[in-house]
Amino acid sequence: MANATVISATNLSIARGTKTVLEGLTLDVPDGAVVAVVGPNGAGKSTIAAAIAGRLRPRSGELRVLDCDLRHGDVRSFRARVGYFADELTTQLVPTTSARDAVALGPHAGLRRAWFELSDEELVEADRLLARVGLANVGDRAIEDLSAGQRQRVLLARAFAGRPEIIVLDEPTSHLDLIGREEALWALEELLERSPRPRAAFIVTHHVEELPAQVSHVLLVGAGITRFGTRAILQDADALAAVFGMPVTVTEVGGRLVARIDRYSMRMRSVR
Ligand SMILES: Nc1ncnc2c1ncn2[C@@H]1O[C@H](COP(=O)(O)OP(=O)(O)OP(=O)(O)O)[C@@H](O)[C@H]1O
Repeated sequence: MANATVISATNLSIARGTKTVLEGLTLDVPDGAVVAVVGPNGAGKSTIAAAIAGRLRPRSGELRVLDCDLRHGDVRSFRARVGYFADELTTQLVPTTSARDAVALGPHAGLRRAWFELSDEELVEADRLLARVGLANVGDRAIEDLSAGQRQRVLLARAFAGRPEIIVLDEPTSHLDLIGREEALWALEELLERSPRPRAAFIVTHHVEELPAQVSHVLLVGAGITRFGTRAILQDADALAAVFGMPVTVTEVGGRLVARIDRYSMRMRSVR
């Protein structure tokens, strides 16, 4: 259904241990949206991503994703409907897991091959996804034998295994060199177009340069503020300054976003 709400948060508060990381988050993400989560270090971007992926239960407020109540409901079956990428998966997966199995275990939210029956179709799809992220020949290799950049691409492929309805990627290109980042970004843009397309995607990043072309919406997080809007919010100088604590300019160059901070503003902040 066009413009149906896929992710809905109302006055959401999320804590890590005893610390409240986010308060008062309200947003409605429409069907088909690709949302970039942008903000400074420690703002709570990963915390929001984990909550939307059903990995972290909110403390108060409401969080509904698809037809699931993620605050009160049973999230185990929900997790199979979400493709999740977070760096911590590289250490949680058993190191001897093959790249192919790591991808195929994605829809099971699995970390250990021995605990799951994987079908031939799942393994074939895993190989196809690995090829899509430029890793056609690493299916048999243990993830402990891969470079950090290769592992990151394996996890990107894993997030799309099983054609999940929701995609949540927490800094999917942070370990990649310039060429690796472009390859991964290219693969990500193609994966987002696969049919059926995900109902919504959430992509956390430190760098707007690492965002795919499909980004339609932006969630700005920082300095205790959350602002959700269409991509045009990146042109809102006041909104960016409030979140980053200094003037940030975002421009588009050849369809790609580029962020810049005025050096003078940085210097003034450091002498205050
Ligand atoms: N497991 C945890 N236990 C306690 N506090 C945590 C935990 N994980 C994160 N935090 C704290 O929660 C806050 C938000 O962290 P989070 O990782 O969500 O921010 P972020 O915006 O993703 O940061 P970064 O850009 O540095 O990755 C930080 O102050 C962090 O120290």
